[in-house]
Amino acid sequence: MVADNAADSAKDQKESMDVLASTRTVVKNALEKLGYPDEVFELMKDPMRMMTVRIPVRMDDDSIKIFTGYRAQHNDSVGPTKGGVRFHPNVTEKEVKALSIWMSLKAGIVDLPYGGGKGGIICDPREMSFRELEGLSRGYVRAISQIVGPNKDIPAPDVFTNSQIMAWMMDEYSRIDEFNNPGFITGKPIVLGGSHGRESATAKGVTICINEAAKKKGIDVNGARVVVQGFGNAGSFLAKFLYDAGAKIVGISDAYGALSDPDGLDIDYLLDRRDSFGTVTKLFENTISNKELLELDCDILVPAAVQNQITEENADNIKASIVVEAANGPTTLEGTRILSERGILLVPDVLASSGGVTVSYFEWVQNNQGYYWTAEEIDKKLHEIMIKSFNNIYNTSETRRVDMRLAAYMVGVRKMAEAARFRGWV
Ligand SMILES: NC(=O)C1=CN([C@@H]2O[C@H](COP(=O)(O)OP(=O)(O)OC[C@H]3O[C@@H](n4cnc5c(N)ncnc54)[C@H](O)[C@@H]3O)[C@@H](O)[C@H]2O)C=CC1
Ligand SMILES: O=C(O)CCC(=O)C(=O)O
Repeated sequence: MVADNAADSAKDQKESMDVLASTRTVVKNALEKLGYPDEVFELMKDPMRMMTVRIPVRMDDDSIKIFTGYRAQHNDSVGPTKGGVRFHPNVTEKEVKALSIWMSLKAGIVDLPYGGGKGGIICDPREMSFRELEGLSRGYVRAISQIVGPNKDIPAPDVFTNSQIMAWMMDEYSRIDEFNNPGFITGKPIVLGGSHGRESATAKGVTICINEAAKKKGIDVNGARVVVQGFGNAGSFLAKFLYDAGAKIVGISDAYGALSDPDGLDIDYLLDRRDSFGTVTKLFENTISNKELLELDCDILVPAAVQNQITEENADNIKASIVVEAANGPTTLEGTRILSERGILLVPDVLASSGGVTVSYFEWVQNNQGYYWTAEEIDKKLHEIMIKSFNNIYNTSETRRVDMRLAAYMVGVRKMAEAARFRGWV
């Protein structure tokens, strides 16, 4: 079962698992490498704005339940802030802050005119009805409406949120604003101004990074053994793309356990059986744990679920020669160090998972211009951006002799730091 929020907070206290502290450490290192003074770090170590909201929702049994939500806006020196909203029982304030910093870095890496934002609500949508989820989504938008908007801060999907939730949120914002405002949020259904390719964009971006990383390591993706942790939006599309490319998916997982087969799993069958929260393992008896999954024999490992999965405790046991982070924050700093020392090519989250926000940007541009592109046009634009970004960071890592995570942070912070300087903030 998923740990409760108190247990997760206790885990967060442990220095190495504190995603905000470790993000700050790498941001500081990146700024120092680039020669920026301390005040730039002081500006970037926290979101410029953090809002905590209490959201009352009438539940199906007629009781009123009060939920806690957050919206963090890291830095708007480059443009409006942007990033997803997570519905999960383990959401914490620190996590949302770190996630907003990662969004700023992603925008810098793929060169979008945004800063980073992120939201979260402490709830378990798997235990809520459709109607309760609608009430929660609308209540959240009412609570944060003053600080968000198409030119201020633009939400999107993340863990356990989807296009239906984006549609309710867009509708609620449009009612408050008194006109139809599709550019308020991305990841919407196509009929409401969503973009072709957004649903699979994160996985598409990860796939492109895997192909590039595999070339560097001399691995052929066709026939490669791949393990994917998480079978939701990012993980399931990714497993399908790689399966169709001839890879052998030897392990997949969800929050309840993992499935493995050294001869390769039937991904089409599993996709057919998964539910809307990316749960599939409950249907099987011969499951293994997520911990065992990460240590399976494979060529490519893709954590595509939650943070703090590869740590000092298991990094030595990882068998893959390439680790590509589809999830946000799946590897701790100690885990990163151990993988790097072992010569494992680690493609960091802020690069690997940036395909999602890239196509969200395309969605926002299409909403703003009222003219829509084809799936082929979106795909081509995404490919160009991801390949250029991968090579930029790989080359930075080689020339500056730093690991891929530090290289990505160096590329990610630079534009934001320059914009803040020109504005006269630092
Ligand atoms: N959806 C998007 O566009 C983007 C998602 N990401 C990141 O990718 C990761 C996955 O997100 P989505 O696929 O969108 O979420 P999702 O809600 O569609 O799926 C989450 C998957 O992770 C599994 N999971 C949840 N808790 C787990 C745990 N403790 N251990 C193992 N598995 C667990 C769920 O069972 C499900 O299979 C997250 O870290 C998210 O922040 C990053 C960029 C964009
Ligand atoms: O699509 C977006 O705007 C944000 C996606 C996101 O939340 C992420 O990359 O972590």
